[in-house]
Amino acid sequence: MRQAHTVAQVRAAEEQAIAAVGDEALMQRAATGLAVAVADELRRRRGHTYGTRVLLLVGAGNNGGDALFAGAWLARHGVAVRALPLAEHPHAPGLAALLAAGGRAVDLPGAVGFDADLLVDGIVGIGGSPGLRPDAQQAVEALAGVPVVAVDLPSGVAVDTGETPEPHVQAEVTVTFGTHKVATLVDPAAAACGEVRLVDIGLVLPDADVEALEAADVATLLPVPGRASHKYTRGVVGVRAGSRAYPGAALLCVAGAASGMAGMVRYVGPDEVDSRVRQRFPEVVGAGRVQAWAVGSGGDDEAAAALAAALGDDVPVVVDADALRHLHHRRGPSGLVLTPHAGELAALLGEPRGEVEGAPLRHARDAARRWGAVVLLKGPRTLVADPGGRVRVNSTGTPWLATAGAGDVLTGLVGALLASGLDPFDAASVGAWLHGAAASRAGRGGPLVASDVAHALPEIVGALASEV
Ligand SMILES: NC(=O)C1=CN([C@@H]2O[C@H](COP(=O)(O)OP(=O)(O)OC[C@H]3O[C@@H](n4cnc5c(N)ncnc54)[C@H](OP(=O)(O)O)[C@@H]3O)[C@@H](O)[C@H]2O)[C@@H](O)CC1
Ligand SMILES: Nc1ncnc2c1ncn2[C@@H]1O[C@H](COP(=O)(O)OP(=O)(O)O)[C@@H](O)[C@H]1O
Ligand SMILES: [K+]
Repeated sequence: MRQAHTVAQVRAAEEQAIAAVGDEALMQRAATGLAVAVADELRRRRGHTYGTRVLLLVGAGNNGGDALFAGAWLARHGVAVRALPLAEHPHAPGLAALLAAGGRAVDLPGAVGFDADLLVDGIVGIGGSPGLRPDAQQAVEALAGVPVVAVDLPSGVAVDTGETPEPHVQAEVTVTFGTHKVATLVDPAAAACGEVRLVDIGLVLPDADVEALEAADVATLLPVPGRASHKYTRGVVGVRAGSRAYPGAALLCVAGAASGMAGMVRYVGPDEVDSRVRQRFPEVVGAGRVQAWAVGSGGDDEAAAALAAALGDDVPVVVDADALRHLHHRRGPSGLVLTPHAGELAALLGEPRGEVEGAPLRHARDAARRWGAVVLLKGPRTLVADPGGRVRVNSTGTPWLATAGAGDVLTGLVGALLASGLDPFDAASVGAWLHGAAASRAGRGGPLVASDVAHALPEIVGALASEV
C-alpha cells in the first residue's frame, strides 16, 4: 500500500526522527537520496553525469537545504552545479557545503546563461503555501523548457489537498521524502509531479487517510473461490443497465459483471435488450435474488425505475450514469457505490465541472459524506472516497481508457465484486485497479475499446490470484 500523509503527520514523525538521530542526519538522508535520483536522471537523459550541468533553485527553508546538500554531492561527482538563491538567507550549512564542493551561486541572468541540463526545484516543500512568489515565478518562467527534478514536491502545489490553485512548478521527476504526500498521489498536483520517487529517511508514520492499492494489496483483497464454493456462495450480481436507446451499455455492463468475480449474473431490462444480452452471454439468467445490483449505465429514461427497483432490495447497489440523476435520498452508510465522472459529479453537487476537476479529492469526499456512499470519481487518476473521509487513489490505467463504454464495464465489475462480498470501499477500489490494469493489458500501449477491457479482466485476475 502506498500511503499519503499530511504535513502535520510528517512534521510529527520528523520531530521523533530528529530526536533520535538529529536534524543533520535526516537532511543528509534526504539530500543523498535526492542526489542519486538527479544523477540517475542525468544518466537517463545524457548517458553520463561527468560534465553535465545542474542548476539549483533554492528557497528560504530546508527544502532549499536539501537541494544545496544534493548539489554538493553532485559537484563532488563531477557535475557542474550552480545555485540560484530565491531568498535572502538560503540554508547556510547547505550553501557552505555546495561552495566547498566547487559549486557557485549565480543571479538570474547567470542561471539562464548557465544552460543547465536539469533544474532542481528546492524553492519550497511541505513548508510552502500554494503558489510561487514573484522572484520564484520569474525564475521558473525564464528557465522554462529545462527539465525539473522537484525536491519533495513541485513548489507551489497545495500539499494536503492536491490542488493547484496558483502558479506552480511542473516537474519531470519528484523525489519525495519519508512518505507520499497527498499532492504526490492526487490530481491535479500529482500530474505536476511527473514520475514520483520515494526516498526512505526512516520516518515512523501512522496510518494515512489517503492511500493507493498496489498489486499485492489487490491480490490479498481479491475474492477467490475455494474448494467448497458454489455459484451462490460466490454471489449473484444483477444488472439493470442499458435501454432501448443504448443497448450496448447493457452488453458492456454485463461483460464487466461476467468477468468471473461473481458466481452468476442476472440481467433485467427491456425485452429487446434482454434478448441481445442472452444471445451474447448465454450464461446470463433473468430476474431473481441477487447479492448486489449494478444500475444505470446507458439507462436513459429507464434509469429512474431501474434505480428504484434496485434500491428496493436490501443489497449493495452500484449506481452509474443516468441513474445518478435520480439519487434523491441519502441511503445510509452502507451498501451504496456511486461511479460518476467529473461532469456527473458536478451535476450531482450543482457545481461547474471545472471546480470538480480542480479539486477532485474535496468533491469526492463531500459527495461521499452527503450521500453516505462510497464515491468512485472516474478520471485519469480515479478516486474512491468513503463517507468517513478515507480515500484510495487508483494507480493503474492508461489514457487510452478514455473511451466510450469503459465506465459501463467498470460498473458491472464493481457490482460483481460487491456481490462477492467485498465491502463497498474495497469493491470500488479493487474494481478500479483491475479495470485500469486490464485496460493497460488490452491496449499494450495502444488504443482499445471498452469490450477489450472486459476481455482482459480474467487474465489480470488470474495473474493476481496465482500470486497469493
Ligand atoms: N519533514 C521531514 O521529515 C524532512 C524535511 N526535509 C525537507 O524540509 C522541507 C520542509 O522545510 P521547511 O519547513 O523549512 O519549509 P520549506 O518547504 O523549505 O519552505 C518554507 C520556507 O519557504 C518560504 N515560503 C513559503 N511559501 C512560499 C512560496 N509560496 N514561495 C516561496 N517561498 C515560500 C517561507 O519563507 P518566508 O515566508 O520566511 O520567506 C518558508 O521559510 C521538506 O519539504 C523537505 O524538503 C528534509 O530535509 C528532511 C526530512
Ligand atoms: N485521461 C485518462 N486517463 C486514464 N483513464 C481515464 C482518462 N479519462 C478517463 N479515464 C477512465 O476511462 C473510463 C471512462 O468512463 P466513463 O467516463 O464512465 O465513460 P463511459 O460513460 O463512456 O463509459 C473511466 O474508468 C475513467 O477513469
Ligand atoms: K520543491
